[in-house]
Amino acid sequence: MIETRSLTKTYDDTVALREVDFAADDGEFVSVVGPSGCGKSTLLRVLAGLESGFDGTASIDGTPVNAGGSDDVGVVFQDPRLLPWATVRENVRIGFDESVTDDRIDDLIDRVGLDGFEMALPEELSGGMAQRVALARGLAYGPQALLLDEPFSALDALTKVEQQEFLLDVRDDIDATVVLVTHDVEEAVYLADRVVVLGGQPGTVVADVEVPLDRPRDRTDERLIETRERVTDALGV
Ligand SMILES: Nc1ncnc2c1ncn2[C@@H]1O[C@H](COP(=O)(O)OP(=O)(O)OP(=O)(O)O)[C@@H](O)[C@H]1O
Repeated sequence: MIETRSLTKTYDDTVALREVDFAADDGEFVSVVGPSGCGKSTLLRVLAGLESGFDGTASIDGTPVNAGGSDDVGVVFQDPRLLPWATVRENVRIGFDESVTDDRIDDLIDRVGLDGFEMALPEELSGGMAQRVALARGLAYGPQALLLDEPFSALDALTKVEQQEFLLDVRDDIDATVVLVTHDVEEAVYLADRVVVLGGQPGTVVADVEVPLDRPRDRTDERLIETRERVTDALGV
């Protein structure tokens, strides 16, 4: 469903990704981990249609990714990127045409657990709540694909766990294909069906590790711990 073939992305003199073959099946949850600078965000930006000019192919549901992004793809970054002077409802509405009704926007706000906060300003929200507004924006139009770039890394440990559970709930509802870029191996393994390890500079795929557990999962399950070890071995740490 989401696929790159021989994807090579160069910025001026820097080759960020070299010959990357990546795939996530329909409805699959894939985490991408790798050392800093190996091209994780670049991969996500290409898939989100935010990068023009790359070699190889990138497609979502068989359609080549076009620069400028697609309504079918939701993207959430580490920084929620909310407009400080705009309400939660206005922040979720950003980027969508006026035909989208307040009811539809409020439904999304409700879905991310922020019912009653439609008129709140970002300064009145906790970090986790602000990130959920960003997620609601990412979910507008019911995306087939949700691309998440370190969405929880700025949150404290407890909020992070809450948001991870929350993401799994939302994903159950919408059945989207999810690609999550993260530095956190525990998070990568706990959430995903499969973990792709990028390495090197320029980045290439160095390992592809299945997570052999159904959900709900127990964070202390031996098999999760073994899978984490396989991922950290591939990372060389
Ligand atoms: N807009 C840009 N212009 C020039 N070089 C860039 C640009 N974006 C990324 N790079 C370079 O491409 C390489 C990959 O960067 P990228 O941000 O994708 O890595 P990353 O794995 O996401 O890193 P991190 O984990 O630190 O966020 C790095 O060497 C980076 O300096």
